[in-house]
Amino acid sequence: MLLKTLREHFYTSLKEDYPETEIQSFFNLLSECFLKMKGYEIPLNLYASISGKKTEKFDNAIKRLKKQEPIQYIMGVTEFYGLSFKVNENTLIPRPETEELVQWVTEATSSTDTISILDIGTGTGCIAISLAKHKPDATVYAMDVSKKALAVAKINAKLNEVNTEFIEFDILDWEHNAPEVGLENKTFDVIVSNPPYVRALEKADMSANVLKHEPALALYVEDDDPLVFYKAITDFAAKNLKANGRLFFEINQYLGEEMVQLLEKSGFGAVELKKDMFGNDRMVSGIKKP
Ligand SMILES: C[S@@+](CC[C@H](N)C(=O)[O-])C[C@H]1O[C@@H](n2cnc3c(N)ncnc32)[C@H](O)[C@@H]1O
Repeated sequence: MLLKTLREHFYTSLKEDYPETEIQSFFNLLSECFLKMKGYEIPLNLYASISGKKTEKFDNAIKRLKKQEPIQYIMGVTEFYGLSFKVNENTLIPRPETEELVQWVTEATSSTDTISILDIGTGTGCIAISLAKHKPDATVYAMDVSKKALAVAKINAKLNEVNTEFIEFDILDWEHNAPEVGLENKTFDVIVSNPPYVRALEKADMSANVLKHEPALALYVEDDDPLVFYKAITDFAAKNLKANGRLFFEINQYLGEEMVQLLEKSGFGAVELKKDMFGNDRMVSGIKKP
């Protein structure tokens, strides 16, 4: 099939499901992924012949897009902080807001090179691996309760050529689990986390592709205890951060003030709340008082 015909078939098949600009963006991304052809090369190669195997890949993508599956899962990769990450249905797709969290940690720790960093709820490993890449002298640890997410994170560490130590761990039961994985007396200079924080009441604002396809384990908390992960991580950090060590969180935009109070009452000083590029309260940090 000619590329021109394939493109027409792709646009026609999805025109009831997505706006044209989005279909164009999907086609460009998939062409780069399946045909190794950049967006600007498509109009120059409209009469190129595309093999049956490759057109099948586009047909399969059309079927998945019709089910509102995120394009990142269909391609199996995404970009985060200038690096490439494998993603699948067991991992949250890394978000641009989280890149801002990584940027904050990177800037705030630039003077100390040989620090130890722990990322809690690592998913694809995007935070831990980006920090390891930009701080080659740091020792980076990453934990998650999900075996399947950790398997993806380990592949991503290899792909990005960093040494990160991965730990299977349930942070909600940290006091009980810490001795088993050697974390009872281990201390860190930095703890960073983007834990689950979406309340059921916020699901109405979310798009179908997130609701239907991204892992519930990575996203949701109960309406009546939305800070459950933040409380557990703050308690863990109060014990396992070094004196003057720093805790960084990505947060639910509606719970900024509650987060500041939580850190202040848990023995953290210099508490700072930061907005993301969209102007929403999105990150908080505090320093453990000596
Ligand atoms: C919001 S996602 C963040 C993933 C990744 N760090 C990112 O920023 O894209 C939260 C992660 O926490 C993990 N998680 C959920 N419950 C957990 C628990 N009890 N202990 C440790 N990790 C948990 C999920 O598997 C998921 O990978």
